[in-house]
Amino acid sequence: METLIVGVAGGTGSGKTTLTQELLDKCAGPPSVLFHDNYYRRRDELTYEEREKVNYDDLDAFDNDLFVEHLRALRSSRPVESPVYDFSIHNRSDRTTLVEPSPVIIVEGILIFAEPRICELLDIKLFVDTDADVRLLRRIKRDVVERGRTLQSVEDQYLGTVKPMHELYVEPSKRNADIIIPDGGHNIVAMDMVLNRIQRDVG
Ligand SMILES: Nc1ncnc2c1ncn2[C@@H]1O[C@H](COP(=O)(O)OP(=O)(O)O)[C@@H](O)[C@H]1O
Ligand SMILES: O=c1ccn([C@@H]2O[C@H](COP(=O)(O)O)[C@@H](O)[C@H]2O)c(=O)[nH]1
Repeated sequence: METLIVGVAGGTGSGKTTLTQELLDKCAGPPSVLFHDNYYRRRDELTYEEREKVNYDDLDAFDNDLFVEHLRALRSSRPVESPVYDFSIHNRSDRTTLVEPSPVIIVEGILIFAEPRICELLDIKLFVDTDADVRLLRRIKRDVVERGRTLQSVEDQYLGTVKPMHELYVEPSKRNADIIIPDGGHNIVAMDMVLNRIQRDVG
């Protein structure tokens, strides 16, 4: 089976998941999706308080060996049992989810263009570009409402690790992108271009 692997990167709160969902809704298929977030390392040996202090915006925070193994398996038309991450406890859950192979594979995550082993497997690289102030406002709302965080913990994490790692890894990785998309999944012109390209290659 011919496969096309589409990478969707961008800072936290930039609109990656929204763009990925748009692609899922609009591509025939449907595509397979691998979320890099689900491959955060398991940290059973740490307490919640210790896990709160981990730098989750560093490349080492992920089990990239497993991620690359799963991406290669999907590319070779083999299904994978993807881990499922639980952000409310800062740890991997005991659940897995079956991801079936498909001609179009979407890969999403903040650091996928910063990890050469992942980057080289991607056929189309999309970077969702959104101003830092907008992303921060979205992050505060999401982390408090959906991820069970306090305002203080969001502020500490953002200033302590999220912002510096964004500047060190995420922003420079934009140079590896094929297309930089302002307004993410709401950018109709960019979406049409990407969908046409997918249609041409695997349609
Ligand atoms: N282009 C956009 N315009 C306005 N709001 C958006 C846009 N893209 C995403 N959002 C909203 O911003 C929040 C974060 O988007 P999300 O796609 O989850 O970001 P990410 O996956 O990059 O963290 C969500 O509430 C989403 O509805
Ligand atoms: O245990 C964890 C693991 C990750 N995070 C944060 O999540 C974001 C990435 O998710 P987005 O959906 O792209 O925002 C990353 O910036 C980590 O800081 C976490 O808080 N806890």
